[in-house]
Amino acid sequence: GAGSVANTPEAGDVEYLAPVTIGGQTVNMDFDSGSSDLWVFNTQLSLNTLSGHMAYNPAQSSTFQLLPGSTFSISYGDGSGAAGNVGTDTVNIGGATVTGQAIELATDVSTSFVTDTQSTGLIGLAFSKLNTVKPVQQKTFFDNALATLPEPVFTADLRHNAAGTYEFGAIDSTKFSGPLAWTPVNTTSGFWQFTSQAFAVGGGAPSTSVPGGQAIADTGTTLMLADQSVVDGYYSQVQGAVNNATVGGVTFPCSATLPDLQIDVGGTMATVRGDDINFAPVDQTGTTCFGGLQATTVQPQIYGDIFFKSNFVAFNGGNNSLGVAPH
Ligand SMILES: N#Cc1c(N)n[nH]c1N1CCCC1
Repeated sequence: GAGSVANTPEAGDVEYLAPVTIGGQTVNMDFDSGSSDLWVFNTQLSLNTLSGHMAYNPAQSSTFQLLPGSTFSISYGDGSGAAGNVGTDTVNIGGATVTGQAIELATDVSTSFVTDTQSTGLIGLAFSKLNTVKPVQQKTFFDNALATLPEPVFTADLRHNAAGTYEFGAIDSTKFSGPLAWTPVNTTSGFWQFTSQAFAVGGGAPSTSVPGGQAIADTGTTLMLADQSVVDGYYSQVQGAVNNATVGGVTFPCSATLPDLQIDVGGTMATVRGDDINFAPVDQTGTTCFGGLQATTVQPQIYGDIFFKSNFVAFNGGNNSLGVAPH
C-alpha cells in the first residue's frame, strides 16, 4: 500500500529527516534522491561515534539477515562518506513496506555524520545503478517497493522551517497548486536528471542557453547549485551581492529584497521564491546573508532543497519522469 510520513527540517533547513521503521525499530533518516544507498548508524559503531544518535540494533530484529561477505562504501560530493557491511530487513515508511531490503550497516562514518546527531543515516532514492554494495549491487527502497505501490511514485513536499511530507505510492494533489508539469528523466547518470536550459530573474526575459543544460532533483543537497551563467544573471539583480571567497560563495546584505528565479524544468519554467534564496546569515550580526543559489562548475546542476521549498516534486519510477508544481 501507499505510505506517507512527515518530514522535519533540521535547523536552517540544512537537511530533512523523516521516520523509517527497520525491523520494528523506528529511526529518523535523511531521504536523499541524489544517492542510492540505505545506510544506518548501528550497534557495531563505537559508543563515542554513537553518542547522541539513535541506532539500529540488528540483534534486536527477528527479521534481520546478514548478507555474508557484502560490503558498502559511499562518498558524497561534499567529501562526507560511510562504509560497512550489509544485511536485509523489513522496512516500513508510513505503511509502505518492503521485505528483504538491503540495510547497510556503517562501521565507519565521516565526522559530519557523527556530529549530526538527529540523523540515523540515509535512505537513497536515486536509481539502483548507483548503489555501492559489493559483490552484488542492491536495490533502493523505492525500486523494491515499485511493484507493490498503488502508483509507481514517491513525492517530496519540503517546506522552509516547517513540517512537510514524503509519500510513496500516491500523489496528494492538496499539496500543490495547478497541474503537475511532467518532464522525462534521463536515467543514464543514475540520478533523476532532466533538461534545464533557461532561466529568468524576477519575471524578466528568459535566457536561452545555459551551458550543459542538465540538472538533477536532489533532496539530499541543501542548496541549489546552478551554472555560473545562472548565478551571475540572478545576482546581477541583487544590490550588494558579491562573490565572497572567505565564506565560499555569493553573499548579499540580509536586508536585500531578492527577486524570484524562474528556472526551466524540461520545458516548463518553475519558480524559486526569492525569500527562499536568502538562505542564512553568515555571522551573528545578521548583516550579511549567504545565497541559497550558488555556482557549480561541474554538470549536471544540482537542484536541492532550495528548489524543493518552492516546488512540490513527484518522482515517477514507472515511466521515469518528474512532475513539478508550485506549493
Ligand atoms: N554532497 C552531497 C550530496 C548530494 N549531492 N546528495 N546527497 C548528498 N549528501 C547526502 C549526505 C551527505 C551529502
